Amino acid sequence: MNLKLEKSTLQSPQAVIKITGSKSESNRLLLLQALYPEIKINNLSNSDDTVFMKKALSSNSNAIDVHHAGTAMRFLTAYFAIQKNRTVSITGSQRMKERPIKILVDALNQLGASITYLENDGFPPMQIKGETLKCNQVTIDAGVSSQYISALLLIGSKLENGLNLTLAGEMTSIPYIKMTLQLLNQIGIETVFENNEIRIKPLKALKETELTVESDWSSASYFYSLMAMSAIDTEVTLSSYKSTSLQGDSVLADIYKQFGVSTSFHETSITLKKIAEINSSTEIKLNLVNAPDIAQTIAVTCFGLGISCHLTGLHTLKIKETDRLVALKTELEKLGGTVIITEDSLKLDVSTSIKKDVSIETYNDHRMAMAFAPLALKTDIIIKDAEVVSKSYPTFWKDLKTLGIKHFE
Ligand SMILES: O=C(O)C1=C[C@@H](OP(=O)(O)O)[C@@H](O)[C@H](O)C1
Ligand SMILES: C=C(OP(=O)(O)O)C(=O)O
Repeated sequence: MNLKLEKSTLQSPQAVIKITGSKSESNRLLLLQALYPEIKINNLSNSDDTVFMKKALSSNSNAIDVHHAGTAMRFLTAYFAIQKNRTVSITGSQRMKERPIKILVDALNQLGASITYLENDGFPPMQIKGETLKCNQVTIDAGVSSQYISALLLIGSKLENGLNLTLAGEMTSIPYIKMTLQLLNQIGIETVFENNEIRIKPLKALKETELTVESDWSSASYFYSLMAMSAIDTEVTLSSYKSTSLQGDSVLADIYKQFGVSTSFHETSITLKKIAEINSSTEIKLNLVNAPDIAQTIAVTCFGLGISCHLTGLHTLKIKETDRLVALKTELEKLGGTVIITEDSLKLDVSTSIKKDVSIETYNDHRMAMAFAPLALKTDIIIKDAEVVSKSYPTFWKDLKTLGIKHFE
């Protein structure tokens, strides 16, 4: 489905936009719930990634398919590694078969797991024969994806002697590791994170525990972008959010101050409001090593506002749903932007106009579709394969309509 978005002006809606639960928190809690059935979860994400995670955990099949869901692939690899008396094969979409997993598989096998590759070494699909992991100490490269580390941490308390993890090299996406540790703590698992060492204490069972997933901050980023490109006093309220988030992408509230967008925190919601115009000579400089998922949003916001930006810390973007650096450069340049990318950075020049009626390719990447959508405040634009948004935010297009963005197929 290709969607044509008509140049629109945002209306400040009376209704609160309710955004689905964080897919990162949801997929961690689902895995923990499979290990500790005493856990009850509220406000679970309705994203495809969470649906596939849930389906995989409740299935008795020996063939698991997680489609595009990176967290599901990584977390389930660790989960099935400790399911004794069960052997499964795990696969995903064509792109998932290109997303590396060797660092995690090596670490698990060193702990005593039995995981082999079914096609290409270092990549899904794999066959996983469940084992009792006898070792409890392993060193892992922390610079490629924090999901490998979270996967190990999530099963750590179920190993006989817990888990001692040494993180080697420069760490990436640290807030996601901290999110995992905080969720473990919330259900009563003891953890220590000191320098580059993480220790997880073993725990057999828990007391009944109920947890509520906060709504997804990465999804909120598209509303920040919309506000940044709107007239002064435009506002929108999103729920359910809190000021003390486990999600690193809540840094949006700080980052978007530079774009003249304020955030007020209420009991369970946030109001974003455009309060100041941005100076056209501003250059936005950000290192996003701790918040890679909002890089596309920020690059497109800058393009829409006609300001330059230099975003660094982006090396993980190349192994996500698509090579996001190449995708951003290609699509922004179709619209008239000038972009230079390296292996880990993106530089956007000031641009004075935006081309009309350009078709944006989304490359099976939900964030390409959602990041470019706010440009409908500036011009008519077509988003190809717009249904990709369901990976993290199935009601995205409906919610945009509520704000007055007109679109049709
Ligand atoms: O643990 C998580 O929930 C995630 C970690 C990040 O991945 P990397 O650690 O691979 O950067 C992020 O990009 C992804 O969307 C979700
Ligand atoms: C990178 C992402 O997801 P994953 O790695 O879990 O597929 C994302 O949602 O932006």
